[in-house]
Amino acid sequence: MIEKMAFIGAGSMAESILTGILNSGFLPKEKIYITNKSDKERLAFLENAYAIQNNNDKQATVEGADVVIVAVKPYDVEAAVSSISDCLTPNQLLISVVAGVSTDTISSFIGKDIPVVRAMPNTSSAAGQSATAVARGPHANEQHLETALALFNTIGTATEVSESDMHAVTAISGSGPAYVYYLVEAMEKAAVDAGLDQETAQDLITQTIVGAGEMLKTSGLEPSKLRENITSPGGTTQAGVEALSKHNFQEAVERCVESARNRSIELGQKM
Ligand SMILES: NC(=O)C1=CN([C@@H]2O[C@H](COP(=O)(O)OP(=O)(O)OC[C@H]3O[C@@H](n4cnc5c(N)ncnc54)[C@H](OP(=O)(O)O)[C@@H]3O)[C@@H](O)[C@H]2O)C=CC1
Ligand SMILES: O=C(O)[C@@H]1CCC=N1
Repeated sequence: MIEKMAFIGAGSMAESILTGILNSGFLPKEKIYITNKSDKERLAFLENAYAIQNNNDKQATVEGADVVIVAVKPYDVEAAVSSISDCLTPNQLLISVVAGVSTDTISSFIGKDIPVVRAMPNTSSAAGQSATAVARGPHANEQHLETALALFNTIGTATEVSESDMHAVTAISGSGPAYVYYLVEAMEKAAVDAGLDQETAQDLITQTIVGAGEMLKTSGLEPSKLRENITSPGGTTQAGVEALSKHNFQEAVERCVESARNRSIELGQKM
């Protein structure tokens, strides 16, 4: 039972997670505390928008929290974790959503035996649709893992992975929504170039993505089969997919994931 949850970092990811948590009813607003480095306007905005508790004092934010979620950029994580380490106690669970940075590194910044779990959610948390991967780190037992899985399961799906897979996970599902949005931007531009008005294009494309996602989830069919079902020989889809193939679609996606994964590794090595 979580009586208090503290967020260290108040940016996009923290807001997405807390929105999902509040909407799901997993925790009420009175139990959620948040702080950041210096942006008081941002804290005031979050307090206004979600009626959660904000505090410029990081230690007060963390004290008594059952779960502390660290959601700062990789280059800020040492300073952020060091600034709260004094008041962390072994009955608290620290969950890091920081890209690239290992639980061993986080643990070394804490400097004492505090349970650490690493998670890689995505911003679809805000809509209760994150695909989150979770890995157990130092001093975290089965119960800590269960707590993290329960938390992220309320804002989407949550799956345990080995920590060595976290770079790949980050490249696929952490960054993944951005690739989809980039595809949508490209489709919107192509639709407008083809004569559709922006609003009609947006509506059609959004529902097309939602519908395809739903089919992937519920039809029990492989994506290749779902694609085949749309592709009439000599028809429009075949012409479109052949153009994608001619322009190295598969290679572009492979380079995309490889670059994101390599960047995750680099971020972790800069510590
Ligand atoms: N955005 C995403 O889609 C995802 C992000 N992540 C990971 O989540 C983390 C946060 O990303 P995101 O939310 O996008 O980043 P943002 O830049 O939006 O937010 C970062 C937050 O960290 C705060 N911060 C910086 N230094 C400290 C400190 N010393 N003490 C307390 N707070 C501090 C900032 O405060 P201030 O503004 O005052 O400087 C800010 O509120 C990153 O590590 C990222 O890899 C993981 C999955 C998906
Ligand atoms: O771009 C980033 O580094 C973070 C990690 C996953 C999504 N956003």
